[in-house]
Amino acid sequence: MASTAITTLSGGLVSVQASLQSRSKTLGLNLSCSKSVSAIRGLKVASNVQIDSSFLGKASNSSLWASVVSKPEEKQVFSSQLQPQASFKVAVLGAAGGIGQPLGLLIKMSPLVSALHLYDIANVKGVAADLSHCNTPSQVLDFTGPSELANCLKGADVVVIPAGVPRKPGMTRDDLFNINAGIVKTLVEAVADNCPDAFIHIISNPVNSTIPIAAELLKQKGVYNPKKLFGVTTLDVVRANTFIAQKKELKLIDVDVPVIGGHAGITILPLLSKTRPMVTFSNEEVKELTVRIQNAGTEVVEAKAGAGSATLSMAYAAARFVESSLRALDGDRDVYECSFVQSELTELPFFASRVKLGQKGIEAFVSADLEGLSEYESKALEALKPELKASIEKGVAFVHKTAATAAST
Ligand SMILES: NC(=O)C1=CN([C@@H]2O[C@H](COP(=O)(O)OP(=O)(O)OC[C@H]3O[C@@H](n4cnc5c(N)ncnc54)[C@H](O)[C@@H]3O)[C@@H](O)[C@H]2O)C=CC1
Ligand SMILES: O=C([O-])CC(=O)C(=O)O
Repeated sequence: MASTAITTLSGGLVSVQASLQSRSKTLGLNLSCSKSVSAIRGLKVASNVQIDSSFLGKASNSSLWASVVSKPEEKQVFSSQLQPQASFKVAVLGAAGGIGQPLGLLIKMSPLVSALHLYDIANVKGVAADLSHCNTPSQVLDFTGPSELANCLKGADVVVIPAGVPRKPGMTRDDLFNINAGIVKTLVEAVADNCPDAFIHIISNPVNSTIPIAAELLKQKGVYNPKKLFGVTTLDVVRANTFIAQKKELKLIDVDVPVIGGHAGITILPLLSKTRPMVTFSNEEVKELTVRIQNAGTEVVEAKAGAGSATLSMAYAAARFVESSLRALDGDRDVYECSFVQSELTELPFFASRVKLGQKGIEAFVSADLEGLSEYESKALEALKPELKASIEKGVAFVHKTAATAAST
């Protein structure tokens, strides 16, 4: 199995963590609110033109700035000089949805993207027309309906899948299984047929089941590469970083908390004992913060009162994961993200942990995060396993049952 070739970073705990700390700039969001550049793990964005590299990119930044301050003839110079810093093709499936639209915008701002392909079963033409007017380097194309899906996917380096229905108040993520399993099946089969070598980022819930579904389907098609299939759990890390920084009055840009397990309720396990910078929590704080991070999705679902679930923060988190993947594909050797992936870190076949990304996908698992857990975390880890195992098995069973039904008809 390909995963056996993936290194596990445990013996090098000290060096790995030291490296994670010292490389926070390459890991993270460079957010420039004034004239200085500061690092936050995640996307790189900028609000002025003083920086040499940003999520917007130098060219994009300059062109945005130019459109405000320069003379018309200077604007043309900026436009004609717009070139992506790399030429990756990213496809978003479910691009007209609540997540898909802001995610498309954030990806359109990436200097690493030359082509942005937007696919949906409805309303994607207008989204693409709208986005295509942004004077950033990538070319935007729209694709609607099953007959255009193959062309959307051909040549894609990264495929992001936020297609599917979101929760309403009172629902669990697992309540979405019946609809979203079928949607993910159709889309992953098309990925297998048209761009089997792409990084696949699955956002559609329940992630704890949709990743095993995708893995089984890719196996059936003979193209499964466990190093390139990712359940997007970045939003859990984003939330953990935000809530902990607020609670402990830390500089947001410094905070990084690994979140392991899965992506639903108690399967979301933030490792507060591994918070960087080192910070101490009372038992009450650990419990309060852990429960808030685990229920953050529900917090948004209830606040939206029937109008859906997290979309903007999810788009932000997904764009961070896309940007990290593109940097890894582009040869950056210092890219670490948490993701729900095939794993041997525990007895479960899939597990979210921090992984090192490289040009061929997952290069290593940061197993050091699972060493020296607090008593609270160790108990929570054991407690989440039965639920996560059941969700994984449900996904696998769905694919086998569907295949058996197809074979008998
Ligand atoms: N992994 C995570 O952390 C998170 C996951 N989610 C999940 O993301 C999914 C999408 O959420 P939203 O964007 O808010 O939903 P939405 O309903 O606003 O958008 C979904 C989009 O998918 C499209 N779609 C449906 N079937 C399709 C198909 N077969 N092919 C292509 N497109 C299709 C719809 O037309 C729609 O535009 C949900 O399942 C939600 O639970 C949401 C937030 C966080
Ligand atoms: O809660 C939901 O249904 C959407 C989601 O996964 C999240 O916001 O973490």
